[in-house]
Amino acid sequence: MMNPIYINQNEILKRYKQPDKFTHKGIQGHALIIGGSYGKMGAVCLSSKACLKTGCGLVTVFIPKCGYEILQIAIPEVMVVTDNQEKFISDITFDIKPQAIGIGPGLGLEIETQQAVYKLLQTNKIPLVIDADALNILSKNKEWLPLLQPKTILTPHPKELERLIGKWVSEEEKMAKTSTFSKQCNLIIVMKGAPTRIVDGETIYENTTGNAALATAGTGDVLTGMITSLLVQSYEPINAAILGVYLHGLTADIALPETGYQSFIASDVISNIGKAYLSLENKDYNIL
Ligand SMILES: NC(=O)C1=CN([C@@H]2O[C@H](COP(=O)(O)OP(=O)(O)OC[C@H]3O[C@@H](n4cnc5c(N)ncnc54)[C@H](O)[C@@H]3O)[C@@H](O)[C@H]2O)[C@@H](O)CC1
Ligand SMILES: Nc1ncnc2c1ncn2[C@@H]1O[C@H](COP(=O)(O)OP(=O)(O)O)[C@@H](O)[C@H]1O
Ligand SMILES: [Mg+2]
Repeated sequence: MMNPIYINQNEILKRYKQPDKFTHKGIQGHALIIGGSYGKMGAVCLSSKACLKTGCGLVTVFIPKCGYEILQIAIPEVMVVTDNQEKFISDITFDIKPQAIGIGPGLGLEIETQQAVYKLLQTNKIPLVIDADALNILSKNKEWLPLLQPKTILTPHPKELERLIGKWVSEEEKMAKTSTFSKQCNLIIVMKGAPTRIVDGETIYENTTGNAALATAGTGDVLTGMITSLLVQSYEPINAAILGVYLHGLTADIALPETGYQSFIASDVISNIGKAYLSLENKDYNIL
């Protein structure tokens, strides 16, 4: 394995951009989060809230009809567009102009949903984060991989990665296979785990924040929203992935003394994004 570049505060401060004093919600960007199915609307709630809390100006979600009231009540700041189907997504159409899309949390694997993803990939030209069931749909349809724009960000956990690239017998083989996959398809792979590694062809970045408190439902859905938010704020895909993963881990390091490992939940990631940002703004405020 090539020596990784460690993502620490130094590396982050090279990439982090403070918001302009005169910015407004139009400039901060508009994100679209696509996902949800009956019983998994929470994944979209978490992802879209995290997206807003990471600093973009506007967030719209595209969800099946059954999620309409859930989303509107859970997060009044988020706008909602619904599919024609009640329980799953069947046709992704919208008339907004987002600067980036995050797709997958809670999406499900219905055949009609798979076709809707195919149609989106055929036409989409804007930066994209692909997670969860959208990754699983790609794994079932690997011939669709060439449709992805260069530097599309994939955020698999180990099982999702295995579905995508096949099994490995060692850590070395896992890294080598992922690097080859990333290079061949020109994709950025966020290999979630402990630690999370980001693979961009032969370059490997290793995150230094985060802890086992993150081993709880929905923290990956939150990460998808955070990275999508950074993309709409004009970060290059690799920097959006790096900064997103770093801030995400930092929330758990900040919260740990109060929550302990066991009681930390995905919503705690969201409520600590502010403190994670503040630790970048003030170099003397060092929580670690
Ligand atoms: N509140 C909600 O609505 C939630 C919805 N979720 C959604 O549920 C759907 C299914 O996602 P899941 O990831 O649960 O299911 P998957 O079937 O994709 O993955 C679960 C499998 O992966 C393995 N795995 C996960 N992390 C691993 C690791 N670090 N090392 C080794 N093995 C690992 C597990 O042991 C399990 O076998 C997705 O659409 C997801 O977005 C989940 O994110 C949980 C919360
Ligand atoms: N032991 C751990 N140490 C550090 N980070 C972890 C640990 N376990 C899980 N995580 C992080 O939590 C997140 C889990 O994502 P994922 O498995 O997609 O969850 P979900 O699908 O429930 O949202 C990833 O960012 C992963 O890196
Ligand atoms: Mg996940």
